[in-house]
Amino acid sequence: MSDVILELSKASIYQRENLILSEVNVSINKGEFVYLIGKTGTGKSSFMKTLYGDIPLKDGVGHIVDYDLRKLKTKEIPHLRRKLGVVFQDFKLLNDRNVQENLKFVLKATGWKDKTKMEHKIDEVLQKVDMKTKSFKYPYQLSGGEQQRIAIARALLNDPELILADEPTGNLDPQTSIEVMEVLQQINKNGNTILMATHDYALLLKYPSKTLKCDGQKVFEVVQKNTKST
Ligand SMILES: Nc1ncnc2c1ncn2[C@@H]1O[C@H](COP(=O)(O)OP(=O)(O)OP(=O)(O)O)[C@@H](O)[C@H]1O
Repeated sequence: MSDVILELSKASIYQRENLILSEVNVSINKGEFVYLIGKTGTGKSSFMKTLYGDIPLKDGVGHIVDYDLRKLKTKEIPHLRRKLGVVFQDFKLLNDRNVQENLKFVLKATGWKDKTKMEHKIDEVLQKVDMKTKSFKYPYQLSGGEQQRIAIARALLNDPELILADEPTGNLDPQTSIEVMEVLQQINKNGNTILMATHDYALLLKYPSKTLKCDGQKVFEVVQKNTKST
């Protein structure tokens, strides 16, 4: 099989009956780190939602981690999401349980049963985001950056083939954004493929990578002119 993890061809993306993006041709290969940028309201979130099955793909061709988005059935969506790690701007951690229990909750919901294996996996993902010492903290006892690192750890639990991060630094201050970005960069270096929607241009300049832009109902690749300044 090829190394293509995501491929959209002549795809149209709608919010209900409203056309948001058309003639979308995008391809992402295993191991890439890809930004999705664009002004507010240009369709970044709609694009992401189409990829994780929240919005159906009605026009064009779309394949993501072995799933055909045109043929995706409602009952297949949880299976698709197990192959994707989704990270949101607002973390979406459960406040009534600690970090360990947040992660265990996801493992159990995705079919894990063996207690030792679950503990081992939780240790492994917390190690990856450098949060092993905080596993007994409740989300409200953590800073925004720490909560986002836990959300990234949660996204890694089922060894996703693609991580979709929708404005993961949107609620964070510039310094904390860089810390979270360092974690994402590290994960990418270790082999994870990442698509990250952002409008934080400072991050793009500091960590240049392939960049797709939503503008005028289209998605196109932009070439970054700036080189790394530090
Ligand atoms: N649930 C919805 N129903 C109908 N239209 C929607 C819905 N959600 C978003 N839209 C519209 O779709 C368009 C694209 O929105 P989207 O949230 O994808 O943009 P975005 O680039 O992610 O913006 P932001 O950076 O502000 O998150 C906007 O015009 C928005 O008003």
